[in-house]
Amino acid sequence: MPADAALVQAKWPQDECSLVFEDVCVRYLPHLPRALDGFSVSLKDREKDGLVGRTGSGKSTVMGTLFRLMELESGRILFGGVDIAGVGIGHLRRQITIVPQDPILFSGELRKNLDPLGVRTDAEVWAALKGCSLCVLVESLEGGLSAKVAEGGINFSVGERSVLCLARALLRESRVLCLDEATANVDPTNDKRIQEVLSQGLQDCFVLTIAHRLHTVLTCDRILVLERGYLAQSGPPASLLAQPGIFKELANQAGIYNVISDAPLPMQAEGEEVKSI
Ligand SMILES: Nc1ncnc2c1ncn2[C@@H]1O[C@H](COP(=O)(O)OP(=O)(O)OP(=O)(O)O)[C@@H](O)[C@H]1O
Repeated sequence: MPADAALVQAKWPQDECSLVFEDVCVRYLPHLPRALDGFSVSLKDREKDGLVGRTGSGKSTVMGTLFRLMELESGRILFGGVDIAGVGIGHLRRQITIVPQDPILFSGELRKNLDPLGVRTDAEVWAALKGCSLCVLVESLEGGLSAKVAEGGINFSVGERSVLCLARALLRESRVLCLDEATANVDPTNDKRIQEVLSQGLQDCFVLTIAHRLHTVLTCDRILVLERGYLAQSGPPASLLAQPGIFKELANQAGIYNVISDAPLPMQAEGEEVKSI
């Protein structure tokens, strides 16, 4: 088992690294069927992937295993060549940021939410906010960066909380960002901010997006389609759309028939109902 000190010394994870799920099996309780059943995939450095699949197919469990929220029944996850089962939880989680569907901010100052360890300069914090198109919002708050965040962050909308968590990810320089896309309540302005950060602001990390609306992952490098806990399909969005399979079915249900790379992505318009998959 690698000692964390040795990993720090080896500068794990290195600049160029891969993320490999090797035949991962997970069972929440002994009498339940496996939530992941031989899930295998190898991601290249900084790959941006969309995780799609029907409800219960195992998408959230994949993210949970990466964060070591549950034990594997069998299999391995190798990050930068190291089995994450042997990495200290704190050390591992410093490399990974998860933005859940309903992200929570903690009460206190906004700045502390963005930079909990207080290791960044104000200029760096503002740069991250700029990267997320949040400067105007934060400037408009009483106290600016020192603005008060209420318990759970309820004085910010779900969309604003998601984008603030993305700004936190930029400041942490996480190597892996897992985003569980909110299915509802994200207004068009914040939806656009999220899509812009995902496509432009996170060049240096792996991004795994659980997509509940397919249009948000049409620009990903690769789509990973889960079915009953295993990888049923994987490939660039356009090629998956061009072949029969689960992704094409889900896309057609969502009214998507092809990927036109030079056309703007269909964004959610004010008041428009979003087709969820
Ligand atoms: N805490 C839990 N205890 C028991 N079973 C669970 C638990 N969480 C998930 N499961 C089961 O594991 C399987 C995979 O669930 P998971 O939440 O990973 O799927 P998902 O693709 O993320 O679904 P959704 O799109 O509905 O969020 C499902 O059969 C689900 O019922």
